[in-house]
Amino acid sequence: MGTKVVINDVSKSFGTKTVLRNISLQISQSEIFGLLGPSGAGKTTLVKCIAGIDEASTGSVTIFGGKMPSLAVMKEIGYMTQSDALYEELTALENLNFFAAIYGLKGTKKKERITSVMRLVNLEKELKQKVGEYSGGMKRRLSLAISLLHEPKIIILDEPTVGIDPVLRQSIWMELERLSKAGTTVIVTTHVMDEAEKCHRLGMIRDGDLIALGTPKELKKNIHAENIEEVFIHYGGVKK
Ligand SMILES: Nc1ncnc2c1ncn2[C@@H]1O[C@H](COP(=O)(O)OP(=O)(O)OP(=O)(O)O)[C@@H](O)[C@H]1O
Repeated sequence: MGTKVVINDVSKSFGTKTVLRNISLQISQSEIFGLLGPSGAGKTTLVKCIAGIDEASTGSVTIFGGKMPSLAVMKEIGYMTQSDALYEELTALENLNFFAAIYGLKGTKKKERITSVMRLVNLEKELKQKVGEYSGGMKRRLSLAISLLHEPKIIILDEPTVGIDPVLRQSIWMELERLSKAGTTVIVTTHVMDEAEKCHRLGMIRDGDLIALGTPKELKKNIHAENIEEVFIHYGGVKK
């Protein structure tokens, strides 16, 4: 499979503070790639640079051969942020219609997609409810539905399952696996260890450095760990 996302020597600073340091990695088509690391490590900053929401200070992110940020490429990306970007005074359906219009979805196709993504996140019955009346978890689920609406080739999910119950979390992961098998690239940040285990490959980030990269199996083997939690603690807590 071809490489879709090429991150080449990316550094990012805010003023004098460097939050990403010389990150290089490539993510292939169909891969489920997980970014793992302690709070404040730089995961969100990196996914923002990949999604084209933010720009690297030095280095580059190239997707389908186009240097990010590129508007053409951004249409092929579904990005779910940590903080929900929803219109609270509108209903879920009105929110979905708004985003459908941005992506040029119309008519039957639009209806089908809305039904499909809302079924996935188990919100079909709450379609006409105002988002302001949704719970935190429901808003997360709606955000996820919106990020999948236009069947993007790359899905970037920043802690997608925070506040989502285990049953639904499992069905969301089954959907991510299905999408990956169908050719979609999935990039996900997570703090949840069983989710990390489900990723095909993981990048561990600490203090802005990419300190380990490999399959969950490889990472465990490298440090003779039984599980990913041990790997996380090893790389998250011990300065090399
Ligand atoms: N706009 C900004 N201006 C200044 N500093 C920022 C900005 N955005 C992020 N940072 C800093 O960059 C560092 C990395 O933040 P980031 O949100 O990428 O971490 P994270 O790994 O996603 O954390 P978490 O797991 O808590 O979401 C933090 O120290 C944060 O304070």
